[in-house]
Amino acid sequence: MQIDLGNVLDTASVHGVSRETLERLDDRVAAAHDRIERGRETDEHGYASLNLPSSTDPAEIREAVGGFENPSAIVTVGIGGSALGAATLTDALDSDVEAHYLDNVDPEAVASLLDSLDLGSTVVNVVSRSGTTAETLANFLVVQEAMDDAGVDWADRTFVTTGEEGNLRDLANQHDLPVLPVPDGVPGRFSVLSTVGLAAAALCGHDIEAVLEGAAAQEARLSDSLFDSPAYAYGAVCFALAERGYTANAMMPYAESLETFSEWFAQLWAESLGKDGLGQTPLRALGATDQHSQLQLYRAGPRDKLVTLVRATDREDVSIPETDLDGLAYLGGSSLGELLDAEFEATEASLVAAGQPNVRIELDEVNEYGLGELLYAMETACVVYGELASVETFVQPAVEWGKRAARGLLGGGDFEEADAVADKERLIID
Ligand SMILES: O=P(O)(O)OC[C@H]1O[C@](O)(CO)[C@@H](O)[C@@H]1O
Repeated sequence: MQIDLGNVLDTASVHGVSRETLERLDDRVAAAHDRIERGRETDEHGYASLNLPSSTDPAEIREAVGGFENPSAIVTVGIGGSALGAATLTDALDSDVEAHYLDNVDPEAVASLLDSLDLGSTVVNVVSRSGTTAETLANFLVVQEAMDDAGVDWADRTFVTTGEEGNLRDLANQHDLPVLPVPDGVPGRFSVLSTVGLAAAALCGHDIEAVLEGAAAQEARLSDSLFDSPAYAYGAVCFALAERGYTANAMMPYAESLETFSEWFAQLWAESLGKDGLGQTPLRALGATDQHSQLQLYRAGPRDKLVTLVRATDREDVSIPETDLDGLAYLGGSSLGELLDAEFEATEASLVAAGQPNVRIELDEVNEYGLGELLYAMETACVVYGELASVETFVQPAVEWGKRAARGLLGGGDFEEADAVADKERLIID
């Protein structure tokens, strides 16, 4: 995997993040690296996430899922970091096993999925670190009833991934369900390289050991200088740009297989860095498609965003047949991959020409190893950004108000937040 910052330096006259800026930041990165390494050694909350390439035991995961023979599908019931990491992997890789995610409580989507499945050959993985997340538990109860109605022994087809406490742990104990432990000190958005993110991939037959090897390769690049650590360099550039008003980061992979990765990145970046009035808003885009929808804004809109362009250099290709159609001769005989690469490079250049900073991240291939590299690098970039910004990277207190309000509105307790919602004046324009 490579991270190329050339297009940031080429536009430094506009935004001010030059090589000298990064050289001045490097001492702070060295201090951050020292804090990170000390936090990893003590398995301090959050920093332990960066130990997962060695602390995760693939054999434990394979043992937990090994009892489910020849599933047609796996349904992961979880939300946020309890679903997005696993989905990033299974959506990026081919498998004969369908991987589905119930990570929302949209009744039409849930009903449609359950109607489409052969529940007798489906495995269910209920994932929740806290074991108390309303959406996850509600969806589980719906899945459980659907299996009952289909005459399927739900307990025979379900395993649980959860912490030591909570409703889910109680359920697993009560019904003697296989349980995968969630690693201590690892927030959901940093848990893809653990039982949380790897179980579905293992059930789909993917090489989870290779995911961890790719992550370990990026772990080995961590050093006390951003000029030696691609992930630290990316995090430092994002931080320096955000300090200068570039408070958005458009994650734009030129690969459909990485579309879910952008969703995973959005939670990682938003929930880790959006604190104390600071942060950098993750935008999700897909190349080349969003050249025809968002690029106008990225190129000619406010000077407030970095565009992060990601591609794989090795991938399958599809040739474009020769044609005698007027004006299309330039396409005939080339390939979709060549066209995608041309679009990628043209987008980069068009952003530079407009003075808009962009970073190029290149994977060798979107496979298990490459995904491990990319995921670990982004996690590390996020951690170093949080250190430079002096925010509490590994907590997310701002999400609790809404949870209490929702629970109160459902009668789950007397919460003043629920009253605030009920008392809210509406302005309805009919
Ligand atoms: O794994 P849990 O405890 O169900 O939490 C799911 C998600 O909800 C959050 O706690 C935010 O509400 C995320 O940080 C987490 O990934």
